[in-house]
Parts: sequence; structure tokens; C-alpha cells
Amino acid sequence: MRLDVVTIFPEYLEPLNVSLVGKARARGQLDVHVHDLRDWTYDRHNTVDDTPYGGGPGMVMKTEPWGDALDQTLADGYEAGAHGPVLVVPTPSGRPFTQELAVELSERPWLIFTPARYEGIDRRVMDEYATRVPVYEVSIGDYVLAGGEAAVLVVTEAVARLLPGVLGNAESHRDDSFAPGAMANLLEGPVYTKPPEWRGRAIPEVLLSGHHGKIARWRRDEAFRRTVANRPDLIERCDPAAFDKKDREI
Ligand SMILES: Nc1cc(-c2ccc3ccn(Cc4ccc(CN5CCCCC5)cc4)c3c2)n[nH]1
Repeated sequence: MRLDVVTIFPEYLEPLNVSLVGKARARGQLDVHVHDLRDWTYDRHNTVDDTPYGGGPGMVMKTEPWGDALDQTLADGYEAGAHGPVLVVPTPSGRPFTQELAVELSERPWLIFTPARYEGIDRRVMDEYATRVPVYEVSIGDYVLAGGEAAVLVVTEAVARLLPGVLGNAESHRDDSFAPGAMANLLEGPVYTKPPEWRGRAIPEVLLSGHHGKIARWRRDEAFRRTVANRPDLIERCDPAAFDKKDREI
């Protein structure tokens, strides 16, 4: 997969050099290119913003730098043999970024992120590129950030861990909260490791029993409890067949 990011804060994307994404890049599973939007400004102050038409708070990012940057980014990617680009535009007003959307994006060969700052990008930019490539406007949550770069880190990590071979077998995403299967739509339950006792706190006996069926049932019940407590809205999405009443020890 090829990832391009166009930003006025390229240093904000340094975390893409470490950990899971960094390793995937080193292994050649991800080809990441970060571009400074100001490279496509030609005035003395490298201006990327201006006042909003119609008045209102803050500044709006100008069309020309984005147009030149995205044209060049697309041309470079095609030149390098990439294909099927989609634009991923972080915004508070976008569609919710979910595990389902992470899966959809992980199946694309080329993502171009356009994290903005100020009050966002002049609408005509995405109107223009929507005639050429799919544009995904995504929100990573119902809160307002100062810009889109943090969202790029979030989306990139969620997508990268789904790429074949990126997560080791031991870290499978098969049992993710929102992955299909009996645990689908349930939150993660509690996890434990050695020592067997810590500050007078022991491990739930069932986890030491070696009885895999009982352990699986206990984990499902704990996930259910946690979901009821923290995300009751997810319960209605659960598959009732996954919860045979006689099994559940609630
Ligand atoms: N999930 C999530 C993603 C973001 C995100 C993503 C990208 C950018 C780029 C800029 N900001 C800041 C910002 C601040 C306020 C507004 C609203 N404002 C109201 C008046 C008319 C103009 C728009 C919009 C953007 C961003 C914020 N926040 N949260």
C-alpha cells in the first residue's frame, strides 16, 4: 500500500517512522510519502490561508497550494506505478471512522491524506478532486481537534494493522472488538499476565483452569458485561446466537 500525506506540519507525521507502521515501512509493506504543502506556495510568506468569504471565525486554506500539491502527488504516485488512489480527508463533519471503514480502506492500494488546519480547506478543492478520485471525509470522533494530522495517525495505524503480515500471528486482529464473529461488536474484556498475584490481587480462577471452553465463555461474558456498562448501544448489534442463555453466567 502507498500512503501520501500533504500537510503544513510534516514533523507531526514522524510517528509514522516508529512501531507498527515504522516496521511495516521497513519491510516494504507500506510506502509512505509525507509532503509539505508550503512547497507549493510561491509568495514570500508561503501563504496557505486567507479570510473566509461570508465572514466568520478563523481562516480557510486556499485552493491553489492544495491543487498544485494534489496534482503533483497524484502524478508522482502514478509515475511510481501506484493505482486506485482515494483521498482521505479528516474533518469534524465527516462520516464516522469505524473498524468497518478501516477494513474498507485497508483494501485500497493507495491512500492520499489531506489533513487541514485553520477552519478547513476551501470546498472547491474536494469538489474538484471528487470528479477524479473517491473522496472519503472522515471524523475520528465527536470532538474538535485543531487540525487533521492526529486523525491521519489514527487512521493509518488502524488500517496498517489490518494489512496482511503486518500484525504477527500472536497479535491477530481476528478477535478485535469490532471484527466479525462471536465477539463482534463487543468491547475487549479484561486481560491478565504474570505474576499470578500482585498486591493481594489474584487472577480469575477460570483463566488458570486450562479449560478452553470455560475460558472462552468467561471472556465472552466479561466482554458482554463491559459492553453493557460502557457501550449499551452496541448490544443491539450483537448476534443473539452467540449468547446461548444457559451458557451465560451473568
Ligand atoms: N474528528 C475530528 C476531526 C477534526 C478535524 C480535522 C481536520 C481539521 C482541519 C481543521 N480543523 C479544525 C476545525 C475547527 C473548527 C471547525 C468548525 N468550523 C465551524 C465554523 C465554520 C468552519 C468550520 C472545523 C475544523 C480540523 C479538525 N476534529 N475532530
